[in-house]
Amino acid sequence: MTSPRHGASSIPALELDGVSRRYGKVAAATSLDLTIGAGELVTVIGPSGCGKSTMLRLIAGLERPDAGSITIAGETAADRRRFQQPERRRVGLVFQDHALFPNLTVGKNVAFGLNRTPAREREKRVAEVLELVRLGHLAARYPHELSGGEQQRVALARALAPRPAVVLLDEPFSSLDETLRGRVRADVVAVLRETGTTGLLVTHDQTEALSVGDRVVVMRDGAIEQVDLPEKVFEQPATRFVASFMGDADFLPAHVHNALLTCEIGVVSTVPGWANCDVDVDVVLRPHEVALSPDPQSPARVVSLEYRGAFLLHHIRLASGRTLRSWQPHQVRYAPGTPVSVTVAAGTTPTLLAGDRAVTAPPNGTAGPATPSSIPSPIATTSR
Ligand SMILES: Nc1ncnc2c1ncn2[C@@H]1O[C@H](COP(=O)(O)OP(=O)(O)OP(=O)(O)O)[C@@H](O)[C@H]1O
Repeated sequence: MTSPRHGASSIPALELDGVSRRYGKVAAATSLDLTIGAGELVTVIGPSGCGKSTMLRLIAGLERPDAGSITIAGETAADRRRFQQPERRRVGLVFQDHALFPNLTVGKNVAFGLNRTPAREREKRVAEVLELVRLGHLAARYPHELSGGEQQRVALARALAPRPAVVLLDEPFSSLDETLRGRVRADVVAVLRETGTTGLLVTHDQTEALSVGDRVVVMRDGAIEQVDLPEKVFEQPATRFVASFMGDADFLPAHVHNALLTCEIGVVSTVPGWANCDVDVDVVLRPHEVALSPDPQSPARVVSLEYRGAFLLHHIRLASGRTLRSWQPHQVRYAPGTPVSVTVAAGTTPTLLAGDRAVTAPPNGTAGPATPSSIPSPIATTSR
C-alpha cells in the first residue's frame, strides 16, 4: 500500500542518523540511517538476531546509542550529549505479548499513559481510542476476559491514546493464530491509516512486510541492507542477501556481452546500456520468472515438486548441476525426471549482481546506465 497519508507534515516523524549500539562484541546496530515521514507506515524485517528489536528499543529510549542521533518529530531524543527518558519521548509501543496490566480494566489500561491529562479529558480520550479500535463496549472488562485479537487492539488503543509521533510495533501479530492474525492485522493497519499515525512495525513475515509497509527496511547483522518501496525490495533487491531473504531466489552465473545477457539457460534479456562491455555477473531468478516446457531433448530435469497451495513449485536441475525453481499453476505438474526446457518468462527484468551487490551499470564503469530490459516474448533458451 502506498496511499498518501493525511496529517503528513514536512517534519519527519523519526530520524536516525548514524545510530550504533554494541553489546560487548555484538554489533546490534551499526550506523543506522533512517528517515520516516509523518503518517508513513514502515515495516522492518531481517533474520533473528539482526537487530530489529534493538532499533526499536533505541528509538523508545530503552537503550542508549553508543553513537549517532535520534530525532522524534523534530525533537532530539538522543545524541552525544542528550538522552530523553522513554516517558518523555512521543513514542507508543505495541508488543507481541500485548503487555496489558492484568489487574486493570480495559479502560484503565488505556488511560495508563494519560496520567498527566485532566480527568475529564482523559475519559474522553479513552472512549475515543476504544471506539477507534471498536472496543468501546468492553471498557469495563479485564484483559483475561478478552480474546488475543481484542487484547492486541487494546494494546494499540493504549499506545495511541497519548497521540504519539510514532508507534513502534514489535511483531504485534506473531502470538495470534493464522486466521486471527490476518484480521487483527487488517484492523490495526486500518486504525493506523485512519488516524494518520506514523508506524514502525517489526515482523518476521515477508508477506506482511511487503503488504503492510509503505516502505520496507531489510536488516542484516545490525545494519540496514535496503530501505525501499515494497516492490523495489522484491523486484530490485540491492544485495544478494535481500534477493534471497525476500522470497525465493536462485542465482546463475551469467555474462553480458554486446548488451546481451546470457546464462546457462540461454539469452535472458538485453541490457541496453552495456553495449561495450564484456563482464561476468550473476542473474537473480525468482520462481515466477522461470518458465518450463517438456522437451525430451533437454538435459534439464525436474527433480522434485513442492505443493505450495496456490501453486506447484518445481525444482529443476540444469546440465551443470545447478538448480532453479519454477512456479507452475495446479494443472501443470511435471513429474520428477521429466526433461524440460527452461526459459525466462516474458516481461522479466532480472536483477544482476556483481559480487553480492546489485548493479545497474557495468561493474567496470565502461558503459552508460543500464537496466536489463524486459523480454517482450519468450526467447528459445532450452537448457543444454
Ligand atoms: N541486552 C543485551 N545484551 C547482550 N546482547 C544483546 C542484548 N540485546 C540484544 N542482544 C544481541 O544483539 C543482537 C540483536 O538482537 P535483537 O533482539 O535486536 O535482534 P532481533 O532482530 O530483534 O531478533 P529476533 O528476530 O530474534 O527478535 C543479537 O545478537 C542479540 O543476542
